[in-house]
Amino acid sequence: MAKAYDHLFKLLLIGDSGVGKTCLIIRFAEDNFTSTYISTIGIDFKIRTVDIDGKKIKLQVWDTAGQERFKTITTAYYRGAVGIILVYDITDAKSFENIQNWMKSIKENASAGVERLLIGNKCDMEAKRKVQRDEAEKLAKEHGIRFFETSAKSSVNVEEAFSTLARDILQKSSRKAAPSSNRPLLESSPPRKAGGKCSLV
Ligand SMILES: Nc1nc2c(ncn2[C@@H]2O[C@H](COP(=O)(O)OP(=O)(O)OP(=O)(O)O)[C@@H](O)[C@H]2O)c(=O)[nH]1
Repeated sequence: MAKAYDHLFKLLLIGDSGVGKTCLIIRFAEDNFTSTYISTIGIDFKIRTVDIDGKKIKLQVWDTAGQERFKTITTAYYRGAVGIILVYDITDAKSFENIQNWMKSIKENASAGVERLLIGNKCDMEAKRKVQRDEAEKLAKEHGIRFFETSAKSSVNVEEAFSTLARDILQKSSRKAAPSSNRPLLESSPPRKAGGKCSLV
């Protein structure tokens, strides 16, 4: 029987409580949104298979609880992840400041060479914006990672963010599989600019 997918990638979303990690995953996996806030307890995951460059990629997307009290449980899940999405809320400056701590947490707990991506969520709330786009672009550049502003609510850039991460992981793994290529195996992503603009509701 033909395999239902070519690759299985385990992805993880991390970031402060309430930034919209669960909503981003629900938007990506089920194309749905709810404004009712139910804080994640511990950890959960959803699956979606996407087609990237002719390959079927099964994405197992793990949703971690942002609350400090679940930290011991959630950091245990970092290791097997090939991609980690760091999420802040553009209307919450503290959640952006904390990205530095989440970066540190990746360094301490994740596998070396894990692909990272930064998301500024809730970009539908422009009137309440506290984090400027260029600040976040600068941070992403410093870390050599991609950056997207998204809205799980209005479905802006969610698909793009997940598929870009999956594509980067796929390209990295095919470079690994073909060591004869001139590229280094574990090169970190060069600083890159974000995808499309966040539109307003
Ligand atoms: N306006 C707007 N609200 C959003 C968006 N994404 C999430 N929310 C709201 O923000 C609140 C928190 O969303 P969650 O997805 O539960 O946040 P979380 O990061 O998973 O939180 P924890 O599970 O506690 O870590 C909910 O009330 C959502 O409806 C968005 O893109 N725009």
